[in-house]
Amino acid sequence: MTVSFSSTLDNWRPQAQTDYDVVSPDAVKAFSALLNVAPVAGPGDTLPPLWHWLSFLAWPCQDELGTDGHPAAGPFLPPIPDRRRMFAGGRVQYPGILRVGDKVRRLSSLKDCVVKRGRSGELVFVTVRSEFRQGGELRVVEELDYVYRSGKGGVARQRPESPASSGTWEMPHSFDALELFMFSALTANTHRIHYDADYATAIEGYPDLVVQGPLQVLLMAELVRRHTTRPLASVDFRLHQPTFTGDTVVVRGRHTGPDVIQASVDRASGGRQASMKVTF
Ligand SMILES: CC(C)(COP(=O)(O)OP(=O)(O)OC[C@H]1O[C@@H](n2cnc3c(N)ncnc32)[C@H](O)[C@@H]1OP(=O)(O)O)[C@@H](O)C(=O)NCCC(=O)NCCSC(=O)C[C@](C)(O)C(=O)O
Repeated sequence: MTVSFSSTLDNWRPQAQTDYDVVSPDAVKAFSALLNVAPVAGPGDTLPPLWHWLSFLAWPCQDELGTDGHPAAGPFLPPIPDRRRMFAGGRVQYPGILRVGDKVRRLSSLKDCVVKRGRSGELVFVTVRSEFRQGGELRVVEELDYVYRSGKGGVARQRPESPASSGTWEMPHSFDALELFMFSALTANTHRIHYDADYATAIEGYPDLVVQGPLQVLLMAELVRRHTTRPLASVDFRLHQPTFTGDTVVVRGRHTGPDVIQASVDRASGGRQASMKVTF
């Protein structure tokens, strides 16, 4: 059945939302543990790029979760039937730095909602823009793209294998259910596609548990963090195709200009899963 989303979304105008949180040293410790490193920052230190995704966690009541484990309703969740959600990409700018231990104000609003036709059918791309301020100063501006489809059976086929270009820095990585569980716990992510294999395969039609998009993006950022201490100006990233438990990947990165690094997550057997451009 073909569903047309445009008419459903015509009158969808979610209100902007303001939230407050503190960049918690405990979250930094916990994500450092997932990365198998000693805590990379403590109170007063600069928070590594994108680690603010470990803050502003939402814990809706269990009764408020949909069958996919994700909140059934929320300010930026588009009202389409039998909604299936994925993280698709984003752009983050750093006019300043966030410090661990400090209070942060986040102002979020709907930037865009576009209906497109992809290889997997009709897709809705929702972009949420957020500004993060500490002590009244603008520190981070981000736009995150989420992609939604309706119902089962619309999963895009894996793109044909293509030899991935090599990187100056390479970090092999295998995803397993334990790591996905740790990351879901750290980000208060109750989305079943990351921990409930029966649901992920039988209901959403994936071959296995789906690796969280933010985790893949943070692994690219981690490779960059390990090779430069320069403050970032911007980070752009895109999730090209889903990665699943059991997939072995290589996280790659290299300078493509004096102030630019390109990074990627490539399946070891070939195929680009995610990519990132960092500028300084
Ligand atoms: C996004 C998918 C469905 C497109 O699927 P497709 O292959 O069918 O699309 P396409 O044919 O490649 O492109 C169609 C149109 O979409 C656009 N497009 C294509 N990709 C993007 C993108 N990233 N951002 C913005 N636009 C995009 C593309 O430019 C094109 O536009 P055009 O017609 O104007 O030329 C496909 O690429 C895909 O499956 N990517 C992987 C997604 C993924 O694995 N995400 C992580 C797991 S989900 C997750 O972590 C969730 C979490 C953490 O639990 C939680 O937030 O709830």
